[in-house]
Amino acid sequence: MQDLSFTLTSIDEGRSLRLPNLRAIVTLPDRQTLTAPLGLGPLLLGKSPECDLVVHDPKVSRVHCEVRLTEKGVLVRDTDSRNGTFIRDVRIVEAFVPPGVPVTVGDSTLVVQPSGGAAVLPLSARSAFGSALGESLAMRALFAKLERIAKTEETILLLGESGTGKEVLARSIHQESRRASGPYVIVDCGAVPSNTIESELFGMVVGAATGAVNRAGFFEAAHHGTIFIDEIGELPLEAQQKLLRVIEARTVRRLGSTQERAIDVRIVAATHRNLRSMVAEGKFRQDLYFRLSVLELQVPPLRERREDIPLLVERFLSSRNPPLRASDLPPETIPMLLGYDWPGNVRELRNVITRLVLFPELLHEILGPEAGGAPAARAASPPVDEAAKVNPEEAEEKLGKLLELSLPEAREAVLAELERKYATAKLRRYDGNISRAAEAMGVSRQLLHRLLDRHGIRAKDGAPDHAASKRG
Ligand SMILES: Nc1ncnc2c1ncn2[C@@H]1O[C@H](COP(=O)(O)OP(=O)(O)OP(=O)(O)O)[C@@H](O)[C@H]1O
Repeated sequence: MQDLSFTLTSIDEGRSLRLPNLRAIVTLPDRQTLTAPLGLGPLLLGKSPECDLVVHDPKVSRVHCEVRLTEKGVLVRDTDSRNGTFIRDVRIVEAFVPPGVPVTVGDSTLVVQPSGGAAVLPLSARSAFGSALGESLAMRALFAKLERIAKTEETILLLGESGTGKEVLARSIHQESRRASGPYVIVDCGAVPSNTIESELFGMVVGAATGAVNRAGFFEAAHHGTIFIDEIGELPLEAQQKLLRVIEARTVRRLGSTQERAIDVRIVAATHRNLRSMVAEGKFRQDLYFRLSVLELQVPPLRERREDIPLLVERFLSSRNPPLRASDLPPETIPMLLGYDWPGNVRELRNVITRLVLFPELLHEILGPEAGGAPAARAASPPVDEAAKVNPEEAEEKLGKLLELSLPEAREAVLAELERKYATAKLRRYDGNISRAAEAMGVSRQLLHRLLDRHGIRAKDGAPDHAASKRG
């Protein structure tokens, strides 16, 4: 019999979710302790300020491990830490950890303890909210919240990794709201240059006397409807201040004008960034964050809700022309999709399905161990005989300067080089068009922009980036 105080359980004939009260407690080398509640989302432990448990221990990696409550118990997963995660001297990749059993990270110890009682959360009876699909407990808990708040006028903040479906959810919130027949306007702060974002959002008046330019911004365009502010973490500080004023006063003033115009707009914002740590670093205004985070919803990454994969695959296949079924793909497809880690989330899944429909023979190339995504495959080391076949001299020659680096440094250097070459080649293939290249890469435009910045790559001069902002 499973210990209910340590699992996520669906009760009430699937209409509710029982969430036990659990605390993750870390004891640092100097005996100080850190505590964080373990809820529906995972807790990250590491040295980085982005972690939920920020552990100042030199032997702990920036993001060392992840603790997550599942239907089977509390799962601790090492996130490729340098010094490993151990339970009783056994190094683990991931393990279900019973209550009170210590997990060693560096010179610190983590335990998860029940603190009595449980919360009961409603679960949606549906496996879709608008056009967003999901039948996992995590998504049905999210849908249940959205069903309640979509009809209100509240501002909503959607958090989650790139490709998890924040935009689909924002659009669905609009469709399920009383504003459905009004406009739905999308502003992508990551794609609009920072020097024009304010005039794009609030409008502008230049040469008011001659009436040379007098243009409404996205807020006015969304009057009686919904504005979706995507990648809000990219909004410059000054624009953040003006946005806060708009949210509170419900009026906008076009740049260069003194006239206040009343607006009736529902705001949904989203970001893949950790706004809390951006606030701590002074990169995001605390007052704006507090105003937005009243209804803060976390969209879980696909790897935490693999149960949704078959449903999503059926949706992507059935919307093709002609419609297809999962049975039209090689039989090992679904098991392989379930084993993959999905760093690009649902967007990557959709792109992989498109490629598999065209080239089913590439299944193993796309999702196999070389793809680096399947945890099961990654954990399995090559048979000793095979490893021994490598000619050591040849290997040394190929490695060259990399051999002078530590393994983590060498790994990072190789990956950076791969990223650079891959992004350059993809951009070339799509004539420098960021939107199309990002789509083909299975990443967002913003991610591709950041990648290009990081490697100092320039998209081909003159090639338009069509999707800087859009009105939908
Ligand atoms: N729950 C879902 N059901 C159906 N399709 C989904 C779902 N989630 C994501 N998708 C599909 O995956 C793709 C990426 O989703 P979306 O653009 O909403 O992600 P995002 O979180 O907004 O990404 P980014 O942060 O990069 O903007 C879209 O094609 C979308 O239709």
